[in-house]
Amino acid sequence: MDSNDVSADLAHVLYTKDQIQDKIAEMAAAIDKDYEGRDILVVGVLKGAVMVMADLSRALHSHVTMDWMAVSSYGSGTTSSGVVRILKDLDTDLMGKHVLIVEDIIDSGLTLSWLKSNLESRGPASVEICTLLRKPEAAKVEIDVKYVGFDCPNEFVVGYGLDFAEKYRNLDFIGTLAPHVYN
Ligand SMILES: O=P(O)(O)OC[C@H]1O[C@H](OP(=O)(O)OP(=O)(O)O)[C@H](O)[C@@H]1O
Ligand code: HPA
Repeated sequence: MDSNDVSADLAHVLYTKDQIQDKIAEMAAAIDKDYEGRDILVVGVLKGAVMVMADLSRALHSHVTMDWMAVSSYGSGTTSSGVVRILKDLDTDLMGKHVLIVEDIIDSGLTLSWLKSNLESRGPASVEICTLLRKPEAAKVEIDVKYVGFDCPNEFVVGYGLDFAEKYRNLDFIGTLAPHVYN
């Protein structure tokens, strides 16, 4: 490992590349079964959901269209501000569509709670949520989430789309950061 190797910044690996890929395949199979005969509009929430979107959408056999939203609820730190702003809206009219919101993580739940109501107000046939990670101990609001990959510990996690100060998104696994990175 060279001195610039990103893995030196990680304390623990929580989910390996293989565990993530197996879970994505499992979630895709459940989604295909539930949406049989219906087209799905998958909505990825930038930027964290890019990896999940790329892998999940390729694992689906259903007819899928894809769109993206960018919202912001975190400042530069590691706690949600609770104030959600739309940075990039959808290009798609949701009227009559089956919408599946795809996320990397539900932490406090504030972002998804706001986003789900926002999309529901646009006249879709249905809105469901698929998230790779959820932190049950961090929940500040209750949200109905149909597809959850892993319930994870209440620690700040990075990798597979998840960042700390925009870094670590490119890791193909998910882990926690070593203390020297914060200090
Ligand atoms: O449940 P919550 O506490 O609201 O946190 C979850 C949100 O935080 C992350 O996004 P972030 O705002 O960090 O932006 P990013 O996807 O660009 O990293 C994540 O992708 C969710 O959208
Ligand atoms: O644990 C986390 N890691 C990275 N981004 C996040 N956004 C909410 N929670 C997290």
